This record gives sequence, structure tokens and C-alpha cells, in this order.
Amino acid sequence: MPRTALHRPGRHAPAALLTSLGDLLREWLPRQRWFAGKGRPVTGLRVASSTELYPGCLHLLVHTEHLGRTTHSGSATAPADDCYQLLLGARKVLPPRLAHAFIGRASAGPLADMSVYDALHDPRATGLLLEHLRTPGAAGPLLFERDARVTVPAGLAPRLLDAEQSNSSLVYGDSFILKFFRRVQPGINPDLELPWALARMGCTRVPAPAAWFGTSHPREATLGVLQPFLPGASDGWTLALRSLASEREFTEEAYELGRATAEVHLALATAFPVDTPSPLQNDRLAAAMSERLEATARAVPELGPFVPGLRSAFDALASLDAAARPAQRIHGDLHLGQVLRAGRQWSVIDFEGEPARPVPERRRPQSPVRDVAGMLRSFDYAARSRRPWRPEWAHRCREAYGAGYAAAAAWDPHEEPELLRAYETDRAVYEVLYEARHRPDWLPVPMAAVARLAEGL
Ligand SMILES: Nc1ncnc2c1ncn2[C@@H]1O[C@H](COP(=O)(O)OP(=O)(O)O)[C@@H](O)[C@H]1O
Ligand SMILES: O=P(O)(O)O[C@H]1O[C@H](CO)[C@@H](O[C@H]2O[C@H](CO)[C@@H](O)[C@H](O)[C@H]2O)[C@H](O)[C@H]1O
Repeated sequence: MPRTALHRPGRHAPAALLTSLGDLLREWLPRQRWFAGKGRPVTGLRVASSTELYPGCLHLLVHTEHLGRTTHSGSATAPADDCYQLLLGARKVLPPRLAHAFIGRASAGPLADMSVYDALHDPRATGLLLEHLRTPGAAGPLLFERDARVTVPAGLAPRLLDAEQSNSSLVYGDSFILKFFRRVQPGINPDLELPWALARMGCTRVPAPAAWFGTSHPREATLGVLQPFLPGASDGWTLALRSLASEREFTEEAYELGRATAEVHLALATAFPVDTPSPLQNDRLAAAMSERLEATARAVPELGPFVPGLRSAFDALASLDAAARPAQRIHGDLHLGQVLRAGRQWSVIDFEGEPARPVPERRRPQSPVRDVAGMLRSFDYAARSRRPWRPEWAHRCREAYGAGYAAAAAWDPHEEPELLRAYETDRAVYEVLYEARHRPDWLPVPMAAVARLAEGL
């Protein structure tokens, strides 16, 4: 995957650029949906890499520092230092068609008196990104690579998706979609690694990466992945809400979704054989889940009263013998928004794992039950996100999903009730923290599940 390229810095020294951009970014970054440090002021900013794609278009990797944060794993005030990928434009006069992308006017430094904007909204900049992906090679520390068997036509019109996302995505001519990772961590991103390996195995459940780019400086990291765009596809969340609104069943779709999940798991187990398959240690798993529960309760006080009830799910897991299913590579953040249906075929996307976890942890083999629990929680999310609540709808989806999974995998996740309950509980706890940080209005949705799970229901 990403090879090493020579580092050629941009025209302006990072420290000088910061004079122009520091104040603007300190204010703009925390307002972005993909900004992970919600609720904590940016206390430090550093430009780790700058590459001038053309005069007035800068590719930047920016480190932000915050006051401590509560991590997913429990340490209450871990030092927080995140790295973000930005594509910025700077113009003397911003044309009205880019007004919505305006970040601010630089008052000092090399960009003084220029209007700075998010260049992912600028077809000239995003067109050039596609051109680099079409014609692999290096641009400063950036290295563009492509699957030589795929032809990417020139001149495809770019459009930025306006979905509420953890990253930013650009659709090119309804033929390809480029995921531009926002929060960058060192190492290969599983969202390139897993679909690439699955595609090589002939697994058709995943759009195969056509091209990708990364950086070698300051450390190797994946920055973006181009895949075929599935035209006319709808995501599972939209389809589930549509089914609920029209009081239609979703069991057929859920069954097929179960099959698709199992097929992806089987393919992942083959593509990434675990050298010495050791059974997962339930007591260690339960301890990690309890730790996340405690940490989340510190960050979201509403969770406090439910902690003892929720912990009983982890205690039950700890007292079990080793899990029957060996650990393997999994999706890691499976929910209805991560599956696309085109015709009758479900495809699975976004193999990044839980965005808040460090990449090495996301790449670790885990129980496939974690993914199953993610999807089951998602049926519950859909059923509870609108009134009247339809718990029986979610229940029927659950059953159908398990049956579909068992039909393809020859084992039924419902046969491991303690493990499933522990993973569902852990997922609900993750969702509480996610919603508290990113979408506080949605907090009642996972909290309703928390109340139910704490009662052992
Ligand atoms: N191959 C694809 N074809 C069609 N639409 C896609 C494809 N990949 C992603 N999308 C759309 O882009 C959205 C965001 O993609 P996703 O990988 O989930 O990004 P994020 O990690 O930012 O949430 C999806 O919900 C889906 O609507
Ligand atoms: O941005 P990602 O898709 O990687 O995932 C994150 O955001 C999701 C919300 O967009 C969040 O999912 C939660 O809400 C969904 C409905 O919007 C629901 O389908 C999921 O079941 C629920 O977990 C996801 O947890 C988060 O990682």
C-alpha cells in the first residue's frame, strides 16, 4: 500500500502559515461535524505538513491540541492531540458560488488579506485531486496510487456530499466516490485495507477501491479512497425509516442484510487468517466494556443511575467460558447507515471501525458478534427515532437478521445470548457518548435502550 515519497514542503513555512490560519482554524474546526474534540476548546495548533497543489490551493495536515478528554477506554484526561486533513483555498476575492465555503479572512502572514475557504467545495481543487488519483505519483509528501485494472475517466464533475458524516465525500460524475478522511491517524486505514483485501478475494459485497492516496510525512497514513459510486443506491437507514413511515415490514430486507453480514465475515476470516486463533478471553473483554461504561458515565451523568444494571451484562459475560467464536477482522461500526441497497443487493461500506478508537485497536481481531450487535442496535434506533415507537418492528427485524446470518454462516448469533447482550450493551454505551458529543438531541434514543438493557430486557 502507500509507498514512500520524498517530502517537498509547500511554498510557505508551516509556522508562517499558522500566522495566517491559526485564529481562523481555531474557530472553524470545532464547528465541523467531523471534528472529534467536541466541547473542548482548541488550545494548540500546528501545521504538520503543507503541500501546495496549485497557487492558492493548500493541502494541510493540522495537529490540534485540547484540554484532556475522556477516552472510550476510560482514562479520564488523556492528552488529546488529533490530526486533521484540510484542503484550503485562498483568494483575493471569493466568488459568490463559494461563499458557503468561506472560513475567514486572514489578517496576517503569507495569506494576509486573502479569503480562506474549504476547497472541497471548489471544483477546480477537487477536479485536480481526481486527476492526481487518475495518474498515480507523488505530490510533495502525498502519494497517489491506483488499481491499474480500473480506468477512471478524466473530467468527471465533482460534487461534495452534504451528508452529516465523520469524513467528507466527493461524488465524481455519479461514477466514483472519494472519501476524504478528516481525522488522520498513522497507519493504513481499515477502510482501504479491508475493502481492498475483500475485492481481491472476489467478494462482491463491498465496492472495490479504485485509487487511494496517503502521506509519508510526518508519518505514513491513508488520506483518501476512491471507489465506484453505486448509482440509485439507498442506505439502510433511509429504507428502514421509509418502512416505518409506511407501516411496512422490513423483515425481508433484514434477512438479506443478515446474509450479507455473514458473507462479509466469512470473506474477512479467509482474507485475514488469525495466526494463532486464541479464544477471546471473556473476562478481559468484560473488563474493557466495564471500563468504557465507567468512563462514559463520568462524561454523560445521565448514564449514572443505570451503571449497576448495565454492568450485570458484563459480569454475566465474564463468568462464561471462552467464546465459541474465534476473533477475526470485522467491520467494527456496523449499522444501517453503513449498508447500501441497489436493486436487491446489499453492499457494505465504511470499514473504518469506530472513529474514536485508535487505528491499531480497530485493526485487532474481534468477535463477529460485535458487528451483529451494531446492526441489532440500529433496528432499535430506527424504531425509536420516531413516534409512535415500534419496538415490535425492531424485534421482527432482529429475528429475521439472525435467521439470514445463520443461513449463510451456519451459526446463529442468537445462540450466544450473554455475548450478544454484552455487545449490545457496550454498543449502546458507545452510542450514548457519540450522541452526547455529536448530536445531543439524539441522546434519548440510546438512553431508551440503556434503560431497557439495564433491566435485563
Ligand atoms: N460506493 C458508494 N456508492 C454510493 N454512495 C456511497 C458509496 N459510499 C458511500 N456512499 C454514501 O456516502 C455516505 C458516507 O459514506 P461513509 O463511508 O459512511 O462515510 P463516513 O465515514 O464519513 O460516515 C454514505 O452514507 C452513502 O450515502
Ligand atoms: O459516521 P459513521 O457512519 O462512521 O458512524 C457514526 O455516526 C453514526 C450516525 O451518523 C452513528 O450511528 C448511530 O446513529 C445511526 C442513525 O443515524 C444508527 O443507524 C446507528 O445504529 C447508531 O449507532 C455511529 O454510531 C457513529 O459511529
